[in-house]
Amino acid sequence: MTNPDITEKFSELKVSSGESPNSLPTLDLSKALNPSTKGEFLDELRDNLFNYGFFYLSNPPFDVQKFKDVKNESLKFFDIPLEEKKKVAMVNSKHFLGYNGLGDEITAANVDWREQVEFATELPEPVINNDDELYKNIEGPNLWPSEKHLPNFQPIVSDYIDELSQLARTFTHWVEEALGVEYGALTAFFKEIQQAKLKIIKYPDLDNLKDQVADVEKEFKDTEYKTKLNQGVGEHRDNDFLTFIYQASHHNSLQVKDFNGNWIDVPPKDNTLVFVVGMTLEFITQGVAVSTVHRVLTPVPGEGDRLSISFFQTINIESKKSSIEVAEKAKELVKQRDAKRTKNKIGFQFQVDETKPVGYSVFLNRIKSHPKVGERHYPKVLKYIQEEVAKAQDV
Ligand SMILES: O=C(O)CCC(=O)C(=O)O
Ligand SMILES: [Fe+2]
Repeated sequence: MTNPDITEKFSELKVSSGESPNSLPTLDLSKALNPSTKGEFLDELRDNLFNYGFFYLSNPPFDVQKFKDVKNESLKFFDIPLEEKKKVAMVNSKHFLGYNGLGDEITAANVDWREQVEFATELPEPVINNDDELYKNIEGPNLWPSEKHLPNFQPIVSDYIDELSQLARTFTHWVEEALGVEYGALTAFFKEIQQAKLKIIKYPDLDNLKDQVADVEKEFKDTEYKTKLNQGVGEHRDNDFLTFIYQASHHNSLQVKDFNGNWIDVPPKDNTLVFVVGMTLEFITQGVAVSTVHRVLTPVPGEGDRLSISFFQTINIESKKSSIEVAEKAKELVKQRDAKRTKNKIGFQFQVDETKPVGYSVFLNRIKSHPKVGERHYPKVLKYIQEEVAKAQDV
């Protein structure tokens, strides 16, 4: 059931002209916690979910010391000896968790020039009964770096994941209110303990990359993948439900594409998260919340390495593709908006298949991004993926 007043609210909403704003809007989360400003907050939220799907959130409802702590631990992680990082290498994890060095990840058929380590809500090893259930491996236990080198890392990173998971749930309720759907219509896609992932990413600047480029380029020389040095991460939409990016260094490297196909800079702001609508949220809301293409450029020489700490909220992987009921007026506006949008050609991504649990397409996309993990743990699935990607490139 949608709320009847919402038709009026959607009627007040302006469909963006598609022209790029000079900077992305900032929503002040403290306004959502104050009854006298909550209505205004919800109007801004509705507008920005619909017109951008990518904006800043200031004044998060937790101690901002948590940003400093997770940043310090992240910097320390990249400084531990390489052999320690290799002990938690993602190729050792069939759950796509752990460390990836330069050249281990591919986006839009190009190598991403970044180093990263991924953690998730701590979950037990899944029970897999047959090959159709292999996708359940996108959840599972973490590979933590040694306590000897990083005694505070696990508690601080786990605490940050918990804090942002709480924020994701609260924020999702605000999204429900902004769209005028029943309380719990969206959080119904979360399990009681719902997996979230944290990706700690270092983008070396072009100077620092120099010594490492030759080896990576050699590795990809005879493959279908390209190695453009300015690609920190190639253009993509986020697969999951929502993303909160904490840009933990001074670099102006993150960019988002507006509806006309122009890039808008998203420079870091202190104690402020960047919120991103994922493709899952876009699908569930029938396109009312829009998922937007973005990328990261390699920092220019002398700028130093960029640090980003990105939180991704996932949904129940066993649920089937389904969407919530939204106001008719909202659906009308989606059509108007999408007619104006430049169709973005980004690299092939697997879409949700109605006949399969939602985790299945996430699993395929994970292997596509991490072919080395695929080779080690899922060679048959990797072969299938490569055939599908080749077919998609032919059309
Ligand atoms: O590095 C960032 O700030 C964003 C990274 C990103 O878009 C992603 O990993 O999906
Ligand atoms: Fe992203």
